[in-house]
Amino acid sequence: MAAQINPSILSADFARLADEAKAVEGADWLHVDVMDNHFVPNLTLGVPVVESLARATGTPLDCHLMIENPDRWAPQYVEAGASSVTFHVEAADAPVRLAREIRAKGARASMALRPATPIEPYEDLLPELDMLLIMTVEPGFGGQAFLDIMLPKIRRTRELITKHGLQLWLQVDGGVSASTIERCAEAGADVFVAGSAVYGAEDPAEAVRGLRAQADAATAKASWACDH
Ligand SMILES: O=C(CO)[C@@H](O)[C@H](O)COP(=O)(O)O
Ligand SMILES: [Co+2]
Repeated sequence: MAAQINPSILSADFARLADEAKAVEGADWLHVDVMDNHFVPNLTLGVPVVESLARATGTPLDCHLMIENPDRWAPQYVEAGASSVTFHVEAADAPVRLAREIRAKGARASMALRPATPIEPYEDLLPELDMLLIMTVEPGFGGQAFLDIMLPKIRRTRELITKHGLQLWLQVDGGVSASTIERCAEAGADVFVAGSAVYGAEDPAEAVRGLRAQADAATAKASWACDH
């Protein structure tokens, strides 16, 4: 699979969301960070804005819920038009039930891990998911520095995906840029969220193409991708 680049609308101008979504047409997904000021110390947008964005763009929406009680709210984001919904395992009461509900409603189900949350306790849950998100910054804000210490977790997760023969996508989010994306791809990521690296660029669509080319080149050389 070619590397997928998901620009994060968090780094866009919130007064011009429809135009900002159009500025990255050609991206694989549009990443929408939902923050509730409880799970993380920041507040962004909710269901009505996702509904409007879904109408405004043909790019599928990848909703990253950084909220308490995702068991209650995540299904509403599917109804609002999200094609992929990510909940944080640290916040979910019943991650398996929630993943099944998201899938049953017709979206891809994805689970996120904060930097301090290990993957190993969740190995048995992986077949229930369409994507796993490894945070490469503490969630809450765009523009933070990439945490290199997450690379071993990306590698170990890729090994688990290979071991179980899963089709699961492995997403990284936080500090992904031209200077860090190759390390992420080499370690095993195949879906890349980029906020400031895309919306901070003079030409966001060109930034998406550049990141994708870098990730594809690094993946082609990576041992995890050559093995199968
Ligand atoms: O979920 C988050 C932050 O919590 C991200 O999606 C950020 O929006 C990524 O922004 P950059 O680190 O790429 O600037
Ligand atoms: Co995010």
